[in-house]
Amino acid sequence: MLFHVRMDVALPHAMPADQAAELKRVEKARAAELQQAGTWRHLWRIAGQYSNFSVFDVASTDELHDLLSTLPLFPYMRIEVTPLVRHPSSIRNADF
Ligand SMILES: O=C(O)CC1=CCC(=O)O1
Repeated sequence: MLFHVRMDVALPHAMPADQAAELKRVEKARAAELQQAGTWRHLWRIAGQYSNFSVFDVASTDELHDLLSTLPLFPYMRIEVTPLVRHPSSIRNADF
């Protein structure tokens, strides 16, 4: 199942810089793992915002929820999830 996910990150202004840097480091490492596994299919920065558009390929909404809610930055993100199905007019294969 494919899901479009928007993540808006808002770190507290009072968070010490070294704590923020460590959170971003572990988030990046987890994102790399999930991309290498093919689960996090797309990861795009939304221009001009501390936000991303992502596409996840998971077996269920429960799996997506578990994955998103264990991301290191989860406590500091607003997340919007949209389930996707193939468009009948799409000329791309499902691996795109
Ligand atoms: O920077 C973001 O948009 C949040 C994030 C997702 C994966 C990552 O490394 O950072």
